[in-house]
Amino acid sequence: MIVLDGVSKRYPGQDKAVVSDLSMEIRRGEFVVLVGPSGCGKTTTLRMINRLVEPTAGRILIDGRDVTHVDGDELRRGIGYVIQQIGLLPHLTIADNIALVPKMLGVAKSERRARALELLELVGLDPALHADRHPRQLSGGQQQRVGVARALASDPPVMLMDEPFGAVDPIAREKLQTEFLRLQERIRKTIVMVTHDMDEALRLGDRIAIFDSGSRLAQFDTPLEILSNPADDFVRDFVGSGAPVRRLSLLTVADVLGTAPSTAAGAGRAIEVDPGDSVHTALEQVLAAGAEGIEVAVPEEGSRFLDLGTLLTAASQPAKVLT
Ligand SMILES: Nc1ncnc2c1ncn2[C@@H]1O[C@H](COP(=O)(O)OP(=O)(O)OP(=O)(O)O)[C@@H](O)[C@H]1O
Repeated sequence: MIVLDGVSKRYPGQDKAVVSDLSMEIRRGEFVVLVGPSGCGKTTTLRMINRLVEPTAGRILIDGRDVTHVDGDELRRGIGYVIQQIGLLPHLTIADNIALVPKMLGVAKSERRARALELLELVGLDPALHADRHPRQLSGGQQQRVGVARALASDPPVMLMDEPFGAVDPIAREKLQTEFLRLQERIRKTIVMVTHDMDEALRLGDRIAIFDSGSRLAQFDTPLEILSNPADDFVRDFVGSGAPVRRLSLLTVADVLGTAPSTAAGAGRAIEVDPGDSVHTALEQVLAAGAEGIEVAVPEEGSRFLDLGTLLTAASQPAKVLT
């Protein structure tokens, strides 16, 4: 859906390119997260996709169309863009803020209004309460949701997001992330997002692009693969400690069942879990109940029992991870 083909950016007056010969392909409906140390060129890369920053070399294709030299304003009307500072216009109502791009595109007033109300509903804000308020009357988290609604207003196939949840407190942030994941399940946009937060990247991304300085693409892979098989020492250091524990949230019980030998049920209690539950969730339940292990119903095989030790051993074997 999005192809960056040997893209570079050198800002005027700088002797080194900020982004240098970067190539990557992002599939339709995929949620890709860009992470990396400060100044490595994540935002520059994101902004080259909608040409808020003009590449100095290379090509960018969206849905097969070379957009490197098309009219930038027209291109941006077809790409949703969400930024940390939100940028809602203070003198417009929430509904009018959301309807800004449809208005530019010449959509009739009643239709714009209906679309704005529908989008408010979609991002979890009651239209009856919020449509006719002004931005200052909303909390930071609510404004962020309006930012997402506005980016969705013209139903663009591609959304670019730069630290979209960066300005809200950690609790509101987690809630927004969960809501956004649910929303993405329904709307299946192609999304590219920049974040500083590795946990956010692991939670949201179908794939994560880890940039080193100068936009060297150190690894571009699924969260599970990055945690299980980091490409080099830079990735290992960047992901930091805790990778084995973080993997437990990404591995499902079904993933480990294939490699774990069944153990005999002992005298202690087993907690029944679903094959689709994460290992983390399963462990939490076992520990909370002081149980001995898990019991999983496997179609055509009956029930399998894994004791705690077997479950942990199976979950810590990166080579055998099935994705
Ligand atoms: N308009 C500009 N003119 C000159 N240099 C710029 C401009 N915008 C960004 N840079 C420089 O390019 C480099 C990469 O910036 P960019 O914002 O893409 O990095 P980033 O990875 O998003 O960083 P951060 O995580 O700190 O936001 C930085 O050294 C920055 O100072």
